[in-house]
Amino acid sequence: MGDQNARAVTDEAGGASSAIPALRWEEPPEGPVLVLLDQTRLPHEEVELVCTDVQALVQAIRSLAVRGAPLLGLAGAYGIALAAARGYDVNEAADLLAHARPTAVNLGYGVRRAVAAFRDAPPHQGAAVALAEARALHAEDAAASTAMARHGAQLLAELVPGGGYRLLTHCNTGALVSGGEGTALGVVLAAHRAGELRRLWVDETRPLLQGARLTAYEAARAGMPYTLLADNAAGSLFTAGEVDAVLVGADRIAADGSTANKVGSYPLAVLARYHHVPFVVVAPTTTIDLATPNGDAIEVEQRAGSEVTDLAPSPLGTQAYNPAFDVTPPELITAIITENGVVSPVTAESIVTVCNR
Ligand SMILES: CSC[C@H]1O[C@H](OP(=O)(O)O)[C@H](O)[C@@H]1O
Repeated sequence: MGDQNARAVTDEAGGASSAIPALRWEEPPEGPVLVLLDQTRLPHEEVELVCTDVQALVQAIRSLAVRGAPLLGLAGAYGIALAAARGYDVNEAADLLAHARPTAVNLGYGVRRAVAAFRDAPPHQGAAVALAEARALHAEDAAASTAMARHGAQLLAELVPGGGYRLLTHCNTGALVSGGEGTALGVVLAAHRAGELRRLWVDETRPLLQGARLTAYEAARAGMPYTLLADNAAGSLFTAGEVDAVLVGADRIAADGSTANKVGSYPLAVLARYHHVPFVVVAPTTTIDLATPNGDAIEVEQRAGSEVTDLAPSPLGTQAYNPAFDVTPPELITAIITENGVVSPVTAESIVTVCNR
């Protein structure tokens, strides 16, 4: 098993820290490490995992200690830098990392970016160049978050005239999934800062409860007016006219605009369409995969049934169906907000255009 050391996160005074990066590179005397905020321990424990090898990082990815498409891209790139710096086989590291989880295209993209940099580096500079590429991707993702928040502010003003937004979100798409302030939750945060967020409805997001644990954690820290709800309660909010727009993230956007996101996103898109509510995806272009033609071609991660059966006291031997994602067809998506601008309507042509801006 990989070498992971866990340590509590405290500031100098020993209190809970303020801004905690989801992932950071450190170079202690004993050698470089990748430090991850263990998202399986949030919200009640702020614990960091110190990864000294790729096996530890792969274990963290598979357990969702580190998660979320853009952040997985950063983890993949830094993982290659870690392998190179510690003298591990980079090709083996690339294979392990790229296959740690199948749906988020960003993971493989980050790995490939760092591997290409490593291979093209001058002799004996591969590790340094791979790290520089990981850091460049990190900065690009942070900039993308800022740009998506800006584009999102403009789109919300058009979609919900008069402000006072009541927004519903699913899973977790804030700073915990990003090199910056996130994707969909980054747009919500910008609305909150502008005094335009009347209510954030937070789907609990079973079975791993990314909404109840992580989005609530981020919303509380930001002082947002948020309310948690059981996933099954979303329909009654639409019926009551309490939702002005739905904002979600993405793990892979196919060439035709079909979007894989946390399971439960597709039913929200159907509800939104039925109730004439905008359904908006927020994702950097690193989540767009032009090599995947449509939603049927997206590999949806199937996770252990125990994540479902352990949640409720199911009878021993109960089998569970536990897809981590589902796919929303482009015709149910009002708009996709990227760092390059807003895609609407969502078509193969508009997808290519936004990638080439
Ligand atoms: C915008 S990335 C966040 C994205 O990733 C989540 O999946 P997971 O928690 O399994 O990594 C979910 O699909 C979010 O929308």
